[in-house]
Amino acid sequence: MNGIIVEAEIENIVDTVISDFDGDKTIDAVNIFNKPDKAEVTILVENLLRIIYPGYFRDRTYKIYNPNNSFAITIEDIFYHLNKQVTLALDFCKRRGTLTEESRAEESYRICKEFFSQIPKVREFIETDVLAAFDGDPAAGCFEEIILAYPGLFATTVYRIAHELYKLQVPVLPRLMTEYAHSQTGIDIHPGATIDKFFFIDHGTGIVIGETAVIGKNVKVYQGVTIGALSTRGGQKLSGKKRHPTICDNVTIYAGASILGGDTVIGENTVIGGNTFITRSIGANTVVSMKNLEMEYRTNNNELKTEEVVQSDEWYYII
Ligand SMILES: CC(=O)OC[C@H](N)C(=O)O
Repeated sequence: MNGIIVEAEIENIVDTVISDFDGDKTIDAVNIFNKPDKAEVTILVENLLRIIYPGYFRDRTYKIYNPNNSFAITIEDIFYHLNKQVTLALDFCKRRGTLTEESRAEESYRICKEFFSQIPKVREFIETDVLAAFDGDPAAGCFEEIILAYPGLFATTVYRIAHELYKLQVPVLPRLMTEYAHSQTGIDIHPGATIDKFFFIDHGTGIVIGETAVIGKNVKVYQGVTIGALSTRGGQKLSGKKRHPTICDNVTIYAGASILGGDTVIGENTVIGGNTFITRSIGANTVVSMKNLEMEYRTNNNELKTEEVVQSDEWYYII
């Protein structure tokens, strides 16, 4: 044996693997061409960046003497591929059983036209996100640095694009988009979240913002923040219910804070300190830190206590 496959055995090996592809399992799809294509969606996102930030992300078709022609080519290309992917997504997703008599192709075309009509609004929001980053971060030397380099702005931009498709009830594609951004940045913003203008993520990494989160204007979030659900044991029964917090205008959330629960509201102008664990509403104009936050917790003797959280050698967890 020299490490090379024995010809006579390869047939058996292939048969063993392929005979298991019986189509009964959820993970068996076999036909690659009847569902959205993850790689195509990644290309779509990169091309969409070129029209969201014209002149910032060059592609091979861009010609400085005729930029409008370059943009026209890019837009047509995006429309063609988006239309294809939306059609596949409508066809494929079992949860969307409520299409009208309109064919899926017509529905997809309508969705794509509607999506493109929202691009100026998306750009209006993203313009405010860039300003918020510049105002919020003295380390930012110029707007160009933010647009080209900041992972928070990249993830927010992809979220804002995906959110439009989510609102148009396109299955799967919005998640493929935001999960592409997640894979690039470690920032996981669900396309269903509602985020108002002037949103800024500084030092973005390890951030989670859940599907039903609502975030007001001028909110600033640092690394490691979770705006999440309290309990997901209910699984699909909780689908469509508000599971994630509401963050009002002008809130700052420092590194490592976890804010959880669909009824949790953080009032306007409030500051949430680092490494806090918040499962109830906090009023407006409040500063919450590990020094002054009252929490319920169980000791390792299973005793329920409610007291200020201070540094302690005793381990605890919040119920
Ligand atoms: C962000 C978060 O806590 O998500 C938990 C779960 N994926 C849900 O959406 O409920």
